[in-house]
Amino acid sequence: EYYSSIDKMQLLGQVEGELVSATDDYLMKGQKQLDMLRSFVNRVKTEHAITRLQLEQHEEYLDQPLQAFRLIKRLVVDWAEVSELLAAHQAKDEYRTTVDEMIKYPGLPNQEELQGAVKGLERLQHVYNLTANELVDRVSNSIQADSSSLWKDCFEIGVQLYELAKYQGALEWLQLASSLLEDVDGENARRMAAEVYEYLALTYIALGQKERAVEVLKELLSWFSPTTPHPARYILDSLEYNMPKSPKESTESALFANFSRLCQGKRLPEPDSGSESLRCYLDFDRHPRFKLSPLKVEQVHLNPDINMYYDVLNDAQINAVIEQSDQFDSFRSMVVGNVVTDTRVSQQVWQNYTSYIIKSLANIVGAISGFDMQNAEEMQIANYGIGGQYAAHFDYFSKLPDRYILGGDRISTNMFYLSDVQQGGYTVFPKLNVFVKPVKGALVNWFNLHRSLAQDNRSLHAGCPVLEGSKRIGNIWIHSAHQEFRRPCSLNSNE
Ligand SMILES: O=C(O)CCC(=O)C(=O)O
Ligand SMILES: [Fe+2]
Repeated sequence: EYYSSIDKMQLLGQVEGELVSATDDYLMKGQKQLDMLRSFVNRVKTEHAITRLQLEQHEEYLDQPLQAFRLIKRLVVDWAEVSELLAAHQAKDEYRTTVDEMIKYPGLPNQEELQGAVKGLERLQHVYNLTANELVDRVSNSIQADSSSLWKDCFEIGVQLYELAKYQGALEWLQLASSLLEDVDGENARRMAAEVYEYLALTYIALGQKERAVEVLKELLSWFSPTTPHPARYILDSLEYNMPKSPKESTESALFANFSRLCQGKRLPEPDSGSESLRCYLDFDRHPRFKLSPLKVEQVHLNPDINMYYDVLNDAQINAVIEQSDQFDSFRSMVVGNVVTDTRVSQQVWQNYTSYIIKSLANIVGAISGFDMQNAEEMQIANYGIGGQYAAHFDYFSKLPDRYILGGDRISTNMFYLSDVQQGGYTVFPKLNVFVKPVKGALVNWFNLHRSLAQDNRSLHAGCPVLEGSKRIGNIWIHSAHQEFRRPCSLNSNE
């Protein structure tokens, strides 16, 4: 699967590059073959014409031994060359092999992937409140997009959203496609506009807007002569009988509103302003390793504590982690009962502590968190793709798996940001009105459990969709067993 990870997308980029160069190569060889044929046939044509002319003028022409020879020679030698030329399908075979290989490994994306990518775009629009136009502007201003093909991409997105029954979104993209198409000339533009209009009409119908649908269909049909059979005519006729009812507007939860706002880096003002006492400070004393190079701490939230630590990893360490984890095949996140859902759109690998680099990261987490690392899970390294996200969730278990009966639940999450993210990709805590912007080399940590080890539902958090860039994180979850002296109970069971 490609779309859920930027790393996999790079592989796809290479595939496209190779297909392009194989096609170029094939075209060049093919062209050479055609050129040879062309010059051969031109030569034969002249000779043949001369022969015929001579024959008409004096029949004994072919009596001349040389002329007779030339005709025979052409038929024996030259035409044989042609048929040899045609038989030499070598270029074509090579081309076919290359294409076949590309299709077999790593494999081309399928319809499902296309839908996954489109859903990612839709998610971005939804969370960041972007119109189709704004998304195109924001994401493609760095790429010199060619408007003569941009309309087609917008159209394709509209069609996919229509197929996914996301009609409001489909409408926006189809309208954008149709307005972009106005700037395209050429004989095909009309035909293409008709396709866009047909989908536009179907979308209006699905949205229960009959008048608009009729308008669009009539406009479309006005481009053709009344006798031309066109599916639009059929749609128009059938509209009388089966106009679906307007779909119900879905109302969005307050939690989603919080999530979306925080993803955009906006906090609600806090009346009792607990955030005033938040500090940034240099910590020399937390662990001997910080004596000479203090830990840069930013308190993000107090009670429950969320802290961000900057410059914990340098680029060399991050590269080493990525190199180490690249040796393993990443896979799409399985969330609920091994079913792939849109809850988590990313790919990840697990890394144990046998390698030097991963072990040293665990040591850092131990030094910063003060927790015993015996019961830490292996490190999970994740990469998010187009619109990649992790919807709001808890890191603690709804039902503790048997393998953690002794180790306990996930008391603390320790997350390294292994990349910056150009736009989006914040980590947000909707119940605490908190957002954290990814900063390469930083570590953020928080508690998922109360001191009493009861699950703390204020720890609800999410990874916002990535708008631009590639987001990488590394997670180490620490479990609750043997931490009683490191984070003791208090007298208040809610603390
Ligand atoms: O990507 C993020 O910012 C959050 C990831 C997360 O919550 C997780 O992996 O459990
Ligand atoms: Fe999480």
